Amino acid sequence: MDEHLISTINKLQDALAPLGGGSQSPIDLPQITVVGSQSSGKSSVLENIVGRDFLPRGTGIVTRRPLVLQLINRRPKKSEHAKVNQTANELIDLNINDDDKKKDESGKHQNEGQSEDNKEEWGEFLHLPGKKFYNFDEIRKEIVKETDKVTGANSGISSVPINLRIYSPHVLTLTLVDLPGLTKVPVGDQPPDIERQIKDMLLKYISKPNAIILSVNAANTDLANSDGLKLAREVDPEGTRTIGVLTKVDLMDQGTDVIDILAGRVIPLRYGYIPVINRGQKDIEHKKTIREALENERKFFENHPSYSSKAHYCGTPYLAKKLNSILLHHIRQTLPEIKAKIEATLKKYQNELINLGPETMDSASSVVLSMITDFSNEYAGILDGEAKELSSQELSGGARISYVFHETFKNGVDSLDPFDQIKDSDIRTIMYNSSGSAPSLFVGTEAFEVLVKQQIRRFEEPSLRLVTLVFDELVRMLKQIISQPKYSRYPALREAISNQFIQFLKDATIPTNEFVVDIIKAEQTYINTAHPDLLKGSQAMVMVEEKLHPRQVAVDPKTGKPLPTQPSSSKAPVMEEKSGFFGGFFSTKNKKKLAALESPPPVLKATGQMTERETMETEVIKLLISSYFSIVKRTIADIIPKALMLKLIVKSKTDIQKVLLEKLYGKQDIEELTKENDITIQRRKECKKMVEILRNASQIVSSV
Ligand SMILES: Nc1nc2c(ncn2[C@@H]2O[C@H](COP(=O)(O)OP(=O)(O)OP(=O)(O)O)[C@@H](O)[C@H]2O)c(=O)[nH]1
Repeated sequence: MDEHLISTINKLQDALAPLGGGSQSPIDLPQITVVGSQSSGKSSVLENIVGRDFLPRGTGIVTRRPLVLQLINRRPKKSEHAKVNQTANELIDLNINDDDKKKDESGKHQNEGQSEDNKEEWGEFLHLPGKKFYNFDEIRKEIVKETDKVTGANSGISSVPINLRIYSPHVLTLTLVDLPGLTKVPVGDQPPDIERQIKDMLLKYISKPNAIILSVNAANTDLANSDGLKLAREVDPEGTRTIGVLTKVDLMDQGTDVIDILAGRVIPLRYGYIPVINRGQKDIEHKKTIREALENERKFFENHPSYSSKAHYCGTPYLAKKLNSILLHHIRQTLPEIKAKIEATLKKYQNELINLGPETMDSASSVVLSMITDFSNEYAGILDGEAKELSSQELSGGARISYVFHETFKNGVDSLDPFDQIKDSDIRTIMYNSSGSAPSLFVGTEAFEVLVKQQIRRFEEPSLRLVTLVFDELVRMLKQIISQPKYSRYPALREAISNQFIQFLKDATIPTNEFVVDIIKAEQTYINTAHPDLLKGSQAMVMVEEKLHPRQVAVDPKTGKPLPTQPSSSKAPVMEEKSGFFGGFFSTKNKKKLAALESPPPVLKATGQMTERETMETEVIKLLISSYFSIVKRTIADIIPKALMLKLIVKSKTDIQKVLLEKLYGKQDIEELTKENDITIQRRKECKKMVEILRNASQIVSSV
């Protein structure tokens, strides 16, 4: 059962390996990651655990890609040689039962230099499926080759792992990830930021909550300065998933030991520390076998005064056993979570796949038809305020247009003030001018009309601007619609719809503008002085009179009562002369007597101090202009949006589908239009792969 758990994780590891290893994989599998400074003895520890020499050795950074090392305990079949059988079981015993490890093993184990005949252990690389490596030197060469393949031979590093599986009766089923050693100084043509690069890679692996950190530290250096431990504490400050290994205990100064560290008095870790002894440089040069080394290690701890009492908590076999049990425990704890994660991730990719649409494409014309139909419906929906994803954050579609009409445009129209252009002197000039050569009794009316017409023209600018604003809003809706992922599947078609839509709007804008201009022209052409809301001339005059000569309430000195008001003297002639609406204010207009007939100056203006009558006339005209102007404002604010609805908005809503079909459906280039987006094709491939991998993973975990 236990072995089965680890093998499940191993299978998952392989199944998920195409996802690019530890860091990118969406599923965080429990694994033991090995960190430590350069030359702290990581490779030695791993080789001792495996019981074989198979890791590249050399100077500088040897481990330059993560090595996912899956150790699989494989009991030899009964048919295999009896002697092999015996040896195999012995080493397992050595690993599993500390008590039995003192058995005499001399001459029985012949791992090193093993010939191809001895088929009880072999390695397999995930990148070379089916190929069994019986010769461990070949494994080493393959690791070097595969490392160089990805990183180049120039000592660069890469976080893409190499997956190696070792089947052996001499190992406990266990998965370890060997990571590059922490280094300080770049050598050779290593990038100058190699320290940071390595650190980043290690962090990617060890920061995952399911990573168990195997922190390798040389016992003959100060633990407090251990880079590996420092890094581990960055991601696991409580030390709950870090296990310490102390190497080179044999190299410690006479009289010193690691007892304080083991007792948790230096830097405590929940899983504690395990001291080990690997082969030194000399041992390797003298081709000391691992077997011999393990034997030496055992003897060292058993005979050392500091360790003899706890010798069975020391050394490589104990380390392997402990790692095995930590891993098992961890897997048992995390498996339900992993299962859930796999299912959730699988679902996510399955959904994305559905959204990308099926691979087998419908006929080109049905793709075009359905996209045009969708587009037209969505466009109408947005205009009508039925957009599915109604946002509470901002106005959209029809609501925005409504805002442009009733806020932007209305305010623009309201802000027009005729009197920022009309000066009193201009009114007077126009009054003179509009009387023409023959002074008229009714000049007032004409001056009013001339001025109002001039001012009405000013509505053209904001009205045409409104057309542009609405055009922009409609284009904005277009963008909103076609930015949905489903439109990106056929980029050419999307582009064509977008272009045709914009062209359609541009075409529609021309008659819209004409219509708008005509409306303003109509306003200009006929000034409706009979408009019921327009101030009456008489009312205007009374108001002006009031303004110019506020009534004074006279008091009878005898009675103390207010006297009946008398019409002021200046008002009299106006009232008298007034007959019609504007009744001849100008009948007594001052005419300059020109004694000598000089040519008039090129520019003639009505000059001089205005007479009281002129002032009054000017004020009356201003009042009337103001009154009429506000009528026009109301009309324009009301009618121009209606014109736009008719000519542009509703028209686009009703016509767009027909136009798009005419332009795009059943044309020769329809095949071109419905070419699928490369990104969609690519993404679909990725999603399919993910779904396949995760389905596989899901099947693997479902058996547990
Ligand atoms: N005496 C002694 N030497 C050791 C021990 N562990 C490792 N060494 C030696 O220390 C050196 C470095 O050991 P490695 O196992 O290569 O260290 P590493 O951490 O894998 O090194 P890099 O992969 O380069 O980071 C080698 O020469 C080993 O022989 C030990 O416990 N005792």
